[in-house]
Amino acid sequence: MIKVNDLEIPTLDDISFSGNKLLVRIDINSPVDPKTGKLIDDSRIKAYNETIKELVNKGNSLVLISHQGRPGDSDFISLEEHAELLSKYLDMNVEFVEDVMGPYARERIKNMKSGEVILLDNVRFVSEELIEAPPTQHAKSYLVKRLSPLFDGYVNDAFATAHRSQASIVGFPMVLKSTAGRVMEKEVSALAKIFNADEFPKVFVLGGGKVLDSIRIIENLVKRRLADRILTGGLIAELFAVAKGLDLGKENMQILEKKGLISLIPRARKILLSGGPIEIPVDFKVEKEEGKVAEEPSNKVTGVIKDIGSTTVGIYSSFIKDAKVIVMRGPMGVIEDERFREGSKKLLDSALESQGYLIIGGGHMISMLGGSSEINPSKVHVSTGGGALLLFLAGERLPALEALDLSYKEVVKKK
Ligand SMILES: Nc1ncnc2c1ncn2[C@@H]1O[C@H](COP(=O)(O)OP(=O)(O)OP(=O)(O)O)[C@@H](O)[C@H]1O
Ligand SMILES: O=C(O)[C@H](O)COP(=O)(O)O
Repeated sequence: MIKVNDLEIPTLDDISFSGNKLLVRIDINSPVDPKTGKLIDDSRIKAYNETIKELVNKGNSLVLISHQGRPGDSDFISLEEHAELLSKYLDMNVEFVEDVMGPYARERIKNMKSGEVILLDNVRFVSEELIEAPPTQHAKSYLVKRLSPLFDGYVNDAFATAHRSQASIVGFPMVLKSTAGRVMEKEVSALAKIFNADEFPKVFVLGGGKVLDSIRIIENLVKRRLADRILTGGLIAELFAVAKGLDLGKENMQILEKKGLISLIPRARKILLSGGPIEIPVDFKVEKEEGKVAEEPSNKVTGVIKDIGSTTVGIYSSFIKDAKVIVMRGPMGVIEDERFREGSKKLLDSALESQGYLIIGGGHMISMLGGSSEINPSKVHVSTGGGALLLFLAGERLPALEALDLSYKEVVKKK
């Protein structure tokens, strides 16, 4: 059993599935090249080998289910390429089923033979999946009602989606015998051990584009006084810069507005006023007319912000080098463009060189590790999680873990 605070979560050692048909929730949501629509990192796809092989070796047949991106975004794509990569890394056939809960998927699941593995299409193609609701409500969703009668059990290995109260995460545990998979088990146990409250300074390097999530994370970190410094990059840095009163120019303000981030300025301001240890870049790397790249001080920005500037890299690196624990999630800039990778790359190098323990998460930052074999596992934890990782470290209760705990009490023990 995994014990987190008052929760008790069964693992594959507590509920042994063999010869069963299982629904396995994984998170293979990966960064996508917006130009080609192809995946640019496969670390999350490789992560589930142990869980899948263990379950297949016990004669189970597996239906893998995952999301990819969010509707409206360029990474909201089908899982066909993911299935090819799963087949390659598992060295077994993972059949892609271009359906989630329709008659074709249900018929294929009914006819599965022992040891077979299939991957359903992007679960967020089903609109219900996008609703954040309690487990009891999701247990009544069409997704759960249509799929659950076809299975003997449910395994949740999607640590990276553990912070979402969505149907494929919290609905199935209410009606099926459920456990955590090996990835979930390892992440939760390792992180609970690594993140020692007595070790400081703790430096968080937070960038990327999921600003609403990051604000929530930062509020938690500040409230619980868990971070000695929070070094901001990406769109989060822009939001805090504006909240501090810096004029980032018309174009950057339009970008923030288009992304619906202006309404978050008061929350960012409140964090700053409450004494949150937020560091804001002193300079940015920007793109100007005709694709010209320049560095500009934060109080004199004229171009479109695409990365942190070199003075900021120097300052942030010195904080990182002195840290005992470094947590990194989300890139400092638009790393899909080679010209704007430098900020993230240099901070990552400083973290790897530092004496501190590095916890790194989020698809984009992990892709910067490039599958490096030189990573010392006693000094670095590469998490499959992004937002889930940060919220777990910030002490928030994760719906996926709560649902597995509840399932054990209500579905397993009462039977
Ligand atoms: N200044 C910026 N302006 C616009 N986009 C930015 C900027 N800086 C970073 N980004 C974008 O942020 C995206 C990555 O952010 P995201 O929050 O998804 O991080 P992540 O590490 O992939 O986390 P997760 O795996 O949890 O989704 C990249 O596509 C990158 O181009
Ligand atoms: O990348 C992540 O953080 C997870 O896959 C969850 O994705 P989401 O933020 O779109 O819910």
